[in-house]
Amino acid sequence: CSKLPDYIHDELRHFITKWTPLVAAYFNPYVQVTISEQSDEQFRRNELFDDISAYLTDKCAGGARRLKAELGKDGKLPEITLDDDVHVTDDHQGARVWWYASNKGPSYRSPGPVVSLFPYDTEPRLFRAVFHKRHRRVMLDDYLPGALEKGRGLIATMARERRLFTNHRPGNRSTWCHVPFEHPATFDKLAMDPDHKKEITDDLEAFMDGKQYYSDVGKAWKRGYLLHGPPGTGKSTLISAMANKLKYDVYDLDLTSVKNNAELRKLFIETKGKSIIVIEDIDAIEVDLAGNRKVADKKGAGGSCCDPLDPNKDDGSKVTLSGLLSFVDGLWSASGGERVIIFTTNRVDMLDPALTRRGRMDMHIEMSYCRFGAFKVLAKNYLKVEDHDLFDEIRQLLDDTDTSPADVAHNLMPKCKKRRRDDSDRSSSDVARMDADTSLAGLVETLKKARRESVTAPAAVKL
Ligand SMILES: Nc1ncnc2c1ncn2[C@@H]1O[C@H](COP(=O)(O)OP(=O)(O)OP(=O)(O)O)[C@@H](O)[C@H]1O
Repeated sequence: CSKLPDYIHDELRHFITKWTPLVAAYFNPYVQVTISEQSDEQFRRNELFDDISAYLTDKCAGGARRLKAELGKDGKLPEITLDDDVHVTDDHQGARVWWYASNKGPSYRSPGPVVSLFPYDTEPRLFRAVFHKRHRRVMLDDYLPGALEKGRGLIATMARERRLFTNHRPGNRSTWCHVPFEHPATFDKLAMDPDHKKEITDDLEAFMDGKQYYSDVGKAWKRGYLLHGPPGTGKSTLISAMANKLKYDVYDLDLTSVKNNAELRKLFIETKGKSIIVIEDIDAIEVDLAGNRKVADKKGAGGSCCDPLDPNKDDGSKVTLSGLLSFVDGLWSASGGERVIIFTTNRVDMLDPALTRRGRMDMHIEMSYCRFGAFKVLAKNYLKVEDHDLFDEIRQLLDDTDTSPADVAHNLMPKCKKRRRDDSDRSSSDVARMDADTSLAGLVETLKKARRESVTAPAAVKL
C-alpha cells in the first residue's frame, strides 16, 4: 500500500470518507426520530416536545428507573415526570420503540437513516425514538401521530397550572423564568364602576370566543389594553382578574432589561399562546419616534451607566419605539395567536401618541379614584357589609375627595385589635358588626381629614 502513488492515496481516502457513512447507514437497521424542545423555526418552542413528554410520562413512567419529582399544582402532592437522560420502551402493534430523553443536544449525528422532525445541533432538550426500520411505516404513520395526539389531550385535560413569567438575563442571554400564578383577584372582588366592569368583561368574553371572527376579518387574534390611572387604583389587580377570567399565563415584561429589538422579538416569540403580556409603568420609559429612549426622571435622570436603553449606545443595542410597535401590532405580533397585550401607566398624557392611538391599543381603561359604587364592593369584600348608617356620609366624602381604592381598602383592613374580655360572650356576627362599625368610623375620620387637606392642596391626597 505504501508503494501506491500519492494521488491513489488521496482518491482512496476520499472514497472512504464519502462512502463509509452511507454504507453504515445502509446496514444500520434502526431509524431515529428526534423531537427537540426548540423548533426549527428560530426561537419558537416546539409544542410537540410537550405533547410527547406528557405522553411518555403517562405511558412509560412506570417502567423508567429515574423519575423527577416537582411540587404539584396543589403545592403538596409531587408531580412525577421522566428525568433527563433516561431510556424507556414502548410497544405498538408488536413493534418496539426505544425512547431516550436527553437534556443536551446531540453532539454528533448518527450515520443511520435519521428522520429528524427538528434537526438542531444545539437544542437544549430532546426526545429521541429509535425503532427498527421494518416498522417504519407503522411508527411514522400510526404510532407517533397517535402518541402526540394523546399527549396533547393529556395536557388539555390536566388542570394546567398557570404561570407568572418575568424576563431576566443570566449571562448575556435574555430569557423567561416563572413562578406559579396564584393571584386571587377576580372581577367580583374588583372595586370599580359596575357598568365599566361589565364593558371589560364583555370585551374579554368576545375576545375569548373570537377565533372565527378574527380569522374572518383577517386580524391577528390578539387584543391590546391600555390601563391608566393614578397609583393604587387597581391596574395590577385588574390584570390579575383578567388573567384569572381568561385562564391565561402572564408574562410580565421588564423592558429595562431588554437589550435591543432583536432580544425583544425573541422574548415575544418565546411566549406561548393564551397569555397576557404586560408592560407596567410604560410612562417610566421615554420613547420617541427616532428610537431614542431613556429611563425617565422618575427612575433616575438620564438613566444609569448600566441602563440597556442608554441613548448613547448604537441602534443595535436599544429597544426602539418601532421595535415596540412591531411587538404590539406589526407582523411579529400575529405569531402564536390568542394573546392579550397590556400596558399600564400612571401618566397617560406622557405617552407617545403613536403608542396609544386607537387601533393599536384596542381598549383604553381608566382606573379612577374610589367612588361609592367601588366602595360598596370593598366594604363587602373586607367587612361583609352591604349597608350601614355611615354609608351616606361616606358617599359624600368619597365624592369630595380623590381617594384611591388602595387607600380605602387599607382603612377597611382589620386592625390588630386586642379583643375585649366580654367579646367571648358575644356571637361572631356581633363581633364582626362591631369591627365594621369601627373600620367605617375610622374611614370617615380619614376621609374628613383628606377633605380638609385637599382645601389647601387641591391635588389627590394620600391618606
Ligand atoms: N379597584 C380595586 N379593587 C380592589 N382592590 C383594589 C383596587 N385598587 C386597589 N386595590 C387594592 O390596593 C392594592 C394596590 O392596588 P394595585 O397594585 O392593583 O394598584 P395599581 O393601580 O396597579 O398601583 P400602581 O400604579 O402603584 O402600580 C391592591 O393589592 C388591592 O388590594
